[in-house]
Amino acid sequence: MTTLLAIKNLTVDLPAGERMARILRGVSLEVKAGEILGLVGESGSGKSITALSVLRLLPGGKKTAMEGDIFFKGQNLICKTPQEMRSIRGKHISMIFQEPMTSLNPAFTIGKQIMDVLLAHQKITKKEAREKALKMLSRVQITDPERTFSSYPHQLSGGMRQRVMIAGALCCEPSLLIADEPTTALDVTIQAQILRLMKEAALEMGTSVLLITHDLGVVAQTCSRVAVMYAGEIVEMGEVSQILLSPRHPYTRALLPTVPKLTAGDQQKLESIPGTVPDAFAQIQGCRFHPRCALSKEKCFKQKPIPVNLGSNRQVTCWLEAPSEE
Ligand SMILES: Nc1ncnc2c1ncn2[C@@H]1O[C@H](COP(=O)(O)OP(=O)(O)OP(=O)(O)O)[C@@H](O)[C@H]1O
Repeated sequence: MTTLLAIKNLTVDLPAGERMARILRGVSLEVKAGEILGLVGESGSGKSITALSVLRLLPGGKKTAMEGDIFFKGQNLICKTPQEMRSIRGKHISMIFQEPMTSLNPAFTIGKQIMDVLLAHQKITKKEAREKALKMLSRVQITDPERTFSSYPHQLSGGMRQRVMIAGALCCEPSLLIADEPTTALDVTIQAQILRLMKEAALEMGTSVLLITHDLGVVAQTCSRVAVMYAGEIVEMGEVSQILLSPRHPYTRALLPTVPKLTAGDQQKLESIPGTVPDAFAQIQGCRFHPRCALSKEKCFKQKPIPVNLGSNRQVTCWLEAPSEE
């Protein structure tokens, strides 16, 4: 499989009051053409900031500092001008968020909003844009596309709004869709439907997906590979089946009991990992997970671990997995 997106050694510092907070610490990951890669980790680990870096939509204005490379179809997005990025966003890379109401304009109909995306990026007539928008609405299994086309966002349920967002995000047939917690606000049954249709529509259109979630259950249902993020770093990466069946990083192992069993319904409480993700100012020597790790040894709080390649595209950043140096 060819590589569509390659983030290499990405470091991001955001202004926080008078200080700068280091949010990403050398993130490297790849999304291959036609795959769905899950990016998973607890709240505050840096998943959304990774996504916003790709779109070059980081908060913080001119003070924000970004280092590293983000290759998309071989071109480094870090070097693109704001104008070039505007033509990439929506057309080649699109994004959907947890709460569609933050992206949908309440003053315009769904149809107008999808048509506007199409007309901004494609050389087509209004009539063609209307036909395409209606086709996309039926592609995301909306049974009465005409009615939804003329509806305003507040007239739709949460699940319908998320379908509309997927239709809008995929209407220009982008190469990459970034979906940031797209189903977290929905109940469990609707969540499964939306994930399924997003996956089917994306794969059918040849769109790769970077799916951001804190939920390994969602990863299990949807993704082919997964990258596990902790405190601004990728700690483990590999095929979903490998990672879920035999996680190697103690953080991934700790996350696994948090996978909700779908049979238990939505009443099941998530277990939590003792401790919290360190804040971006925390000066932690060695591995950033060691204060919460039950297996840490002396080296873990002295030296930063380096990624270990375990073969079959699998990688883990943990001293416990490093070849013995003795
Ligand atoms: N605008 C901002 N200015 C300063 N710091 C920010 C800003 N946005 C996010 N952060 C910080 O960056 C870190 C990573 O946030 P991010 O939203 O990427 O985490 P996440 O893994 O996506 O979590 P969640 O699932 O809660 O969205 C957090 O410590 C957060 O406080």
